[in-house]
Amino acid sequence: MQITTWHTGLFVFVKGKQPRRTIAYRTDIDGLPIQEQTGYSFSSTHAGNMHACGHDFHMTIALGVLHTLSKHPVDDNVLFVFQPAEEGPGGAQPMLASKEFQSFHVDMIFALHIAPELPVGTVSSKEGLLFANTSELFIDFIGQGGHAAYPHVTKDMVVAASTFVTQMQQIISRKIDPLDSGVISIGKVTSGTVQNIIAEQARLEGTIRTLSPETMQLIKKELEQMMRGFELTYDCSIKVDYGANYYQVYNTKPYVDQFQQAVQKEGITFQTASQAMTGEDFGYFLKEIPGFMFWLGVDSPYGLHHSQLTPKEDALTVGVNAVLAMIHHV
Ligand SMILES: CC(=O)N[C@@H](CCC[C@H](N)C(=O)O)C(=O)O
Repeated sequence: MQITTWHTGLFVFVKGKQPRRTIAYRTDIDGLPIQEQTGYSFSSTHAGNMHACGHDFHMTIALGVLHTLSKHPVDDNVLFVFQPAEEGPGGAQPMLASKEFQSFHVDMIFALHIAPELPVGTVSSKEGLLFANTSELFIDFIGQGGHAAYPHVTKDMVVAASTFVTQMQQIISRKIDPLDSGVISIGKVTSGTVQNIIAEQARLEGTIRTLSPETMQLIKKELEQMMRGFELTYDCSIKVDYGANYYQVYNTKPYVDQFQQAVQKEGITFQTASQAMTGEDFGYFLKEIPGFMFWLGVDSPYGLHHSQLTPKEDALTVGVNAVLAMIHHV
Protein backbone atom coordinates (compact mmCIF):
# COMPACT_ATOMS: atom_id res chain seq x y z
CA MET A 1 0.00 0.00 0.00
CA GLN A 2 1.35 3.41 -0.96
CA ILE A 3 0.13 6.61 0.75
CA THR A 4 0.65 10.00 -0.92
CA THR A 5 -0.46 13.23 0.75
CA TRP A 6 -1.91 16.06 -1.31
CA HIS A 7 -2.57 19.31 0.61
CA THR A 8 -5.19 18.22 3.19
CA GLY A 9 -6.15 15.17 1.06
CA LEU A 10 -4.66 11.74 0.50
CA PHE A 11 -4.14 9.12 -2.18
CA VAL A 12 -3.90 5.49 -1.06
CA PHE A 13 -2.78 3.05 -3.75
CA VAL A 14 -3.37 -0.69 -3.35
CA LYS A 15 -1.36 -2.64 -5.93
CA GLY A 16 -3.27 -5.38 -7.73
CA LYS A 17 -2.14 -9.00 -8.08
CA GLN A 18 -2.11 -8.93 -11.90
CA PRO A 19 -3.04 -5.36 -12.77
CA ARG A 20 -4.48 -4.59 -16.19
CA ARG A 21 -5.77 -1.20 -15.08
CA THR A 22 -6.35 1.13 -12.15
CA ILE A 23 -9.80 1.63 -10.62
CA ALA A 24 -10.25 4.71 -8.42
CA TYR A 25 -12.74 5.19 -5.63
CA ARG A 26 -13.18 8.77 -4.39
CA THR A 27 -14.49 9.98 -1.04
CA ASP A 28 -14.92 13.59 0.00
CA ILE A 29 -13.68 14.45 3.50
CA ASP A 30 -14.74 18.01 4.40
CA GLY A 31 -17.59 19.35 6.55
CA LEU A 32 -19.96 22.31 6.85
CA PRO A 33 -20.30 25.33 9.19
CA ILE A 34 -23.31 23.88 11.06
CA GLN A 35 -23.59 23.26 14.84
CA GLU A 36 -24.31 19.53 15.22
CA GLN A 37 -27.58 18.72 17.01
CA THR A 38 -27.76 14.96 16.55
CA GLY A 39 -27.25 14.26 20.25
CA TYR A 40 -24.76 11.52 19.37
CA SER A 41 -22.04 10.72 21.90
CA PHE A 42 -19.61 10.91 18.98
CA SER A 43 -20.81 14.33 17.77
CA SER A 44 -18.34 16.72 16.22
CA THR A 45 -15.94 18.18 18.78
CA HIS A 46 -15.44 21.25 16.59
CA ALA A 47 -17.98 23.88 17.74
CA GLY A 48 -20.00 25.20 14.80
CA ASN A 49 -18.75 22.53 12.38
CA MET A 50 -20.03 19.07 11.48
CA HIS A 51 -20.17 16.82 8.44
CA ALA A 52 -23.93 17.21 7.76
CA CYS A 53 -23.55 15.94 4.19
CA GLY A 54 -22.39 12.39 4.88
CA HIS A 55 -18.70 12.84 4.16
CA ASP A 56 -17.89 11.07 7.46
CA PHE A 57 -19.99 8.17 6.14
CA HIS A 58 -18.29 8.28 2.74
CA MET A 59 -14.85 8.17 4.39
CA THR A 60 -15.78 5.32 6.74
CA ILE A 61 -16.95 3.26 3.76
CA ALA A 62 -13.69 4.01 1.93
CA LEU A 63 -11.74 2.85 4.99
CA GLY A 64 -13.86 -0.32 5.20
CA VAL A 65 -13.17 -1.16 1.56
CA LEU A 66 -9.49 -0.29 1.98
CA HIS A 67 -9.28 -2.56 5.04
CA THR A 68 -10.66 -5.50 3.02
CA LEU A 69 -8.51 -4.86 -0.06
CA SER A 70 -5.33 -4.44 1.99
CA LYS A 71 -5.86 -8.04 3.18
CA HIS A 72 -7.35 -9.42 -0.05
CA PRO A 73 -6.15 -7.40 -3.05
CA VAL A 74 -7.93 -7.88 -6.37
CA ASP A 75 -6.22 -8.30 -9.75
CA ASP A 76 -6.43 -4.62 -10.68
CA ASN A 77 -4.85 -1.69 -8.85
CA VAL A 78 -7.25 0.30 -6.68
CA LEU A 79 -6.62 3.96 -5.87
CA PHE A 80 -8.47 5.60 -2.97
CA VAL A 81 -8.89 9.35 -3.38
CA PHE A 82 -9.59 11.22 -0.11
CA GLN A 83 -10.64 14.59 -1.48
CA PRO A 84 -10.95 17.86 0.47
CA ALA A 85 -13.21 20.91 -0.15
CA GLU A 86 -16.21 19.35 -1.90
CA GLU A 87 -18.55 21.85 -0.23
CA GLY A 88 -16.37 24.63 -1.60
CA PRO A 89 -14.21 25.95 -3.10
CA GLY A 90 -13.78 22.53 -4.78
CA GLY A 91 -10.94 20.05 -4.32
CA ALA A 92 -11.69 17.75 -7.25
CA GLN A 93 -10.41 19.95 -10.07
CA PRO A 94 -6.97 20.74 -8.57
CA MET A 95 -6.61 17.17 -7.26
CA LEU A 96 -7.39 15.76 -10.73
CA ALA A 97 -4.83 18.10 -12.32
CA SER A 98 -2.14 17.28 -9.74
CA LYS A 99 0.99 15.42 -10.82
CA GLU A 100 0.34 13.00 -7.95
CA PHE A 101 -3.08 11.95 -9.33
CA GLN A 102 -1.87 11.95 -12.95
CA SER A 103 0.95 9.56 -12.02
CA PHE A 104 -1.60 6.82 -11.16
CA HIS A 105 -3.09 6.68 -14.73
CA VAL A 106 -6.63 5.96 -13.55
CA ASP A 107 -8.83 4.06 -16.05
CA MET A 108 -12.17 4.22 -14.23
CA ILE A 109 -13.46 6.13 -11.18
CA PHE A 110 -16.55 5.99 -9.00
CA ALA A 111 -17.98 7.49 -5.81
CA LEU A 112 -21.10 7.49 -3.67
CA HIS A 113 -23.24 10.01 -1.83
CA ILE A 114 -25.62 9.24 1.02
CA ALA A 115 -29.35 9.62 0.28
CA PRO A 116 -31.35 10.37 3.48
CA GLU A 117 -34.69 9.69 1.74
CA LEU A 118 -33.80 6.15 0.58
CA PRO A 119 -34.10 3.09 2.84
CA VAL A 120 -31.04 1.21 4.06
CA GLY A 121 -30.29 -1.63 1.62
CA THR A 122 -31.08 0.47 -1.46
CA VAL A 123 -28.69 2.16 -3.87
CA SER A 124 -29.68 4.36 -6.77
CA SER A 125 -28.08 5.71 -9.91
CA LYS A 126 -28.70 6.39 -13.58
CA GLU A 127 -26.75 6.76 -16.77
CA GLY A 128 -26.13 10.31 -17.97
CA LEU A 129 -26.78 13.35 -15.84
CA LEU A 130 -27.14 12.62 -12.12
CA PHE A 131 -26.15 15.94 -10.45
CA ALA A 132 -26.47 19.50 -11.72
CA ASN A 133 -24.02 22.16 -12.83
CA THR A 134 -23.58 24.61 -9.96
CA SER A 135 -22.25 28.08 -9.49
CA GLU A 136 -21.99 30.01 -6.28
CA LEU A 137 -23.41 33.52 -6.50
CA PHE A 138 -22.31 36.62 -4.57
CA ILE A 139 -23.90 39.96 -5.54
CA ASP A 140 -22.87 43.26 -3.95
CA PHE A 141 -25.10 46.35 -4.20
CA ILE A 142 -23.46 49.72 -3.50
CA GLY A 143 -25.72 52.78 -3.15
CA GLN A 144 -25.90 55.71 -0.76
CA GLY A 145 -27.00 55.61 2.87
CA GLY A 146 -28.74 58.31 4.90
CA HIS A 147 -31.55 59.16 7.32
CA ALA A 148 -34.58 56.83 7.13
CA ALA A 149 -36.85 59.90 7.11
CA TYR A 150 -35.28 61.19 3.86
CA PRO A 151 -35.32 58.21 1.49
CA HIS A 152 -35.50 60.49 -1.56
CA VAL A 153 -31.92 61.71 -1.02
CA THR A 154 -30.49 58.19 -0.57
CA LYS A 155 -29.99 55.12 -2.77
CA ASP A 156 -31.58 52.41 -0.68
CA MET A 157 -29.85 49.04 -1.18
CA VAL A 158 -32.35 47.10 0.99
CA VAL A 159 -35.06 47.98 -1.54
CA ALA A 160 -32.80 47.30 -4.56
CA ALA A 161 -31.51 43.94 -3.26
CA SER A 162 -34.86 42.65 -2.00
CA THR A 163 -36.57 43.55 -5.30
CA PHE A 164 -33.72 41.82 -7.13
CA VAL A 165 -34.21 38.61 -5.07
CA THR A 166 -37.84 38.29 -6.17
CA GLN A 167 -37.34 39.53 -9.74
CA MET A 168 -34.42 37.20 -10.46
CA GLN A 169 -36.82 34.24 -10.22
CA GLN A 170 -38.38 35.45 -13.47
CA ILE A 171 -35.17 34.37 -15.21
CA ILE A 172 -36.19 30.81 -14.34
CA SER A 173 -39.86 31.22 -15.21
CA ARG A 174 -39.53 33.46 -18.32
CA LYS A 175 -36.08 32.89 -19.85
CA ILE A 176 -35.50 29.15 -19.43
CA ASP A 177 -37.26 26.66 -21.70
CA PRO A 178 -40.02 25.17 -19.50
CA LEU A 179 -38.82 21.70 -20.58
CA ASP A 180 -35.36 22.53 -19.29
CA SER A 181 -34.84 23.54 -15.67
CA GLY A 182 -32.82 25.74 -13.34
CA VAL A 183 -32.65 26.97 -9.76
CA ILE A 184 -31.49 30.29 -8.31
CA SER A 185 -31.52 30.24 -4.50
CA ILE A 186 -30.39 33.00 -2.18
CA GLY A 187 -29.36 31.58 1.18
CA LYS A 188 -28.03 34.72 2.81
CA VAL A 189 -28.87 38.44 2.67
CA THR A 190 -26.78 41.02 4.51
CA SER A 191 -27.56 44.73 4.68
CA GLY A 192 -27.90 47.75 6.91
CA THR A 193 -26.82 48.80 10.37
CA VAL A 194 -29.83 49.97 12.43
CA GLN A 195 -33.56 50.39 11.87
CA ASN A 196 -33.56 54.11 11.06
CA ILE A 197 -30.65 54.31 8.64
CA ILE A 198 -31.07 53.65 4.93
CA ALA A 199 -28.61 50.89 3.97
CA GLU A 200 -25.80 51.97 1.69
CA GLN A 201 -24.82 48.39 0.82
CA ALA A 202 -26.41 44.96 0.49
CA ARG A 203 -24.97 41.52 -0.29
CA LEU A 204 -26.79 38.49 -1.63
CA GLU A 205 -25.20 35.02 -1.34
CA GLY A 206 -26.67 32.08 -3.19
CA THR A 207 -26.26 29.38 -5.76
CA ILE A 208 -27.35 28.64 -9.33
CA ARG A 209 -28.17 25.08 -10.50
CA THR A 210 -28.78 23.88 -14.07
CA LEU A 211 -29.06 20.66 -16.06
CA SER A 212 -26.56 21.83 -18.70
CA PRO A 213 -23.50 24.11 -18.91
CA GLU A 214 -25.32 26.09 -21.65
CA THR A 215 -28.27 26.93 -19.37
CA MET A 216 -25.78 28.01 -16.70
CA GLN A 217 -24.26 30.47 -19.18
CA LEU A 218 -27.74 31.73 -20.15
CA ILE A 219 -28.74 32.35 -16.51
CA LYS A 220 -25.51 34.22 -15.81
CA LYS A 221 -26.01 36.39 -18.93
CA GLU A 222 -29.60 37.19 -17.91
CA LEU A 223 -28.58 37.94 -14.31
CA GLU A 224 -25.92 40.35 -15.51
CA GLN A 225 -28.41 42.05 -17.84
CA MET A 226 -30.84 42.43 -14.94
CA MET A 227 -28.05 43.91 -12.82
CA ARG A 228 -27.36 46.57 -15.47
CA GLY A 229 -31.09 47.44 -15.45
CA PHE A 230 -31.09 47.68 -11.65
CA GLU A 231 -28.03 49.93 -11.72
CA LEU A 232 -30.00 52.40 -13.84
CA THR A 233 -33.25 52.06 -11.90
CA TYR A 234 -31.71 52.32 -8.42
CA ASP A 235 -28.78 54.55 -9.40
CA CYS A 236 -26.32 52.17 -7.78
CA SER A 237 -23.37 49.94 -8.61
CA ILE A 238 -23.76 46.13 -8.64
CA LYS A 239 -20.90 43.63 -8.73
CA VAL A 240 -21.14 39.86 -9.14
CA ASP A 241 -18.73 37.09 -8.17
CA TYR A 242 -19.52 33.48 -9.18
CA GLY A 243 -17.25 31.84 -6.58
CA ALA A 244 -16.82 28.10 -7.08
CA ASN A 245 -18.41 26.42 -10.11
CA TYR A 246 -18.95 22.64 -10.38
CA TYR A 247 -19.36 20.69 -13.57
CA GLN A 248 -22.33 18.28 -13.79
CA VAL A 249 -21.99 14.66 -12.63
CA TYR A 250 -22.50 12.67 -15.83
CA ASN A 251 -22.42 8.88 -15.45
CA THR A 252 -20.98 6.54 -18.10
CA LYS A 253 -23.65 3.98 -19.08
CA PRO A 254 -21.85 0.62 -19.08
CA TYR A 255 -20.61 1.19 -15.55
CA VAL A 256 -24.07 1.98 -14.18
CA ASP A 257 -25.39 -1.24 -15.77
CA GLN A 258 -22.46 -3.23 -14.35
CA PHE A 259 -23.03 -1.68 -10.94
CA GLN A 260 -26.71 -2.64 -11.00
CA GLN A 261 -25.81 -6.27 -11.80
CA ALA A 262 -23.03 -6.34 -9.19
CA VAL A 263 -25.13 -5.01 -6.28
CA GLN A 264 -28.20 -7.08 -7.12
CA LYS A 265 -26.05 -10.22 -6.81
CA GLU A 266 -25.26 -9.05 -3.25
CA GLY A 267 -28.97 -8.71 -2.42
CA ILE A 268 -28.85 -4.90 -2.51
CA THR A 269 -31.85 -3.18 -4.11
CA PHE A 270 -31.06 -0.99 -7.13
CA GLN A 271 -33.38 1.90 -7.98
CA THR A 272 -33.11 4.03 -11.10
CA ALA A 273 -32.41 7.57 -9.90
CA SER A 274 -33.85 10.87 -11.09
CA GLN A 275 -31.51 13.72 -11.88
CA ALA A 276 -30.99 16.06 -8.90
CA MET A 277 -30.12 19.73 -8.52
CA THR A 278 -27.46 18.94 -5.94
CA GLY A 279 -23.91 19.63 -7.08
CA GLU A 280 -20.73 17.60 -6.68
CA ASP A 281 -17.27 18.49 -7.86
CA PHE A 282 -16.79 14.76 -8.57
CA GLY A 283 -18.25 15.84 -11.95
CA TYR A 284 -14.76 17.11 -12.85
CA PHE A 285 -13.31 13.61 -12.44
CA LEU A 286 -16.08 12.17 -14.64
CA LYS A 287 -15.44 14.81 -17.30
CA GLU A 288 -11.96 13.30 -17.80
CA ILE A 289 -12.31 9.66 -16.71
CA PRO A 290 -15.21 7.23 -17.35
CA GLY A 291 -17.14 6.13 -14.28
CA PHE A 292 -20.19 6.97 -12.21
CA MET A 293 -21.62 8.11 -8.91
CA PHE A 294 -24.42 6.49 -6.92
CA TRP A 295 -26.72 7.31 -4.02
CA LEU A 296 -26.61 5.11 -0.92
CA GLY A 297 -29.84 4.88 1.11
CA VAL A 298 -29.27 5.86 4.77
CA ASP A 299 -32.86 6.52 5.93
CA SER A 300 -32.47 9.76 7.92
CA PRO A 301 -35.53 11.79 8.97
CA TYR A 302 -33.43 14.92 8.42
CA GLY A 303 -31.91 15.76 5.06
CA LEU A 304 -28.50 16.81 3.75
CA HIS A 305 -27.09 20.03 5.25
CA HIS A 306 -29.29 19.65 8.37
CA SER A 307 -27.91 19.80 11.93
CA GLN A 308 -29.78 16.58 12.81
CA LEU A 309 -28.82 14.49 9.77
CA THR A 310 -28.62 10.99 11.27
CA PRO A 311 -27.77 8.31 8.68
CA LYS A 312 -28.50 4.76 9.90
CA GLU A 313 -25.20 3.04 10.62
CA ASP A 314 -26.38 -0.26 9.04
CA ALA A 315 -25.93 1.51 5.71
CA LEU A 316 -22.14 1.49 6.21
CA THR A 317 -22.02 -2.27 5.56
CA VAL A 318 -24.26 -1.86 2.51
CA GLY A 319 -21.93 0.86 1.21
CA VAL A 320 -18.80 -1.24 1.73
CA ASN A 321 -20.45 -4.26 0.06
CA ALA A 322 -21.69 -2.19 -2.89
CA VAL A 323 -18.25 -0.68 -3.53
CA LEU A 324 -16.49 -4.05 -3.16
CA ALA A 325 -19.07 -5.69 -5.45
CA MET A 326 -18.33 -3.13 -8.13
CA ILE A 327 -14.56 -3.52 -7.76
CA HIS A 328 -14.90 -7.30 -8.14
CA HIS A 329 -17.41 -7.11 -11.01
CA VAL A 330 -16.02 -4.34 -13.23
C1 LIG B 1 -24.13 17.10 -2.40
C2 LIG B 1 -24.16 18.54 -2.04
O1 LIG B 1 -24.96 18.96 -1.22
N1 LIG B 1 -23.26 19.33 -2.65
C3 LIG B 1 -23.21 20.76 -2.48
C4 LIG B 1 -22.12 21.32 -3.35
C5 LIG B 1 -21.88 22.81 -3.12
C6 LIG B 1 -21.56 23.56 -4.37
C7 LIG B 1 -21.29 25.03 -4.16
N2 LIG B 1 -20.71 25.38 -2.89
C8 LIG B 1 -22.59 25.81 -4.35
O2 LIG B 1 -23.29 26.10 -3.37
O3 LIG B 1 -22.91 26.14 -5.50
C9 LIG B 1 -24.56 21.36 -2.89
O4 LIG B 1 -24.92 22.41 -2.32
O5 LIG B 1 -25.27 20.80 -3.76
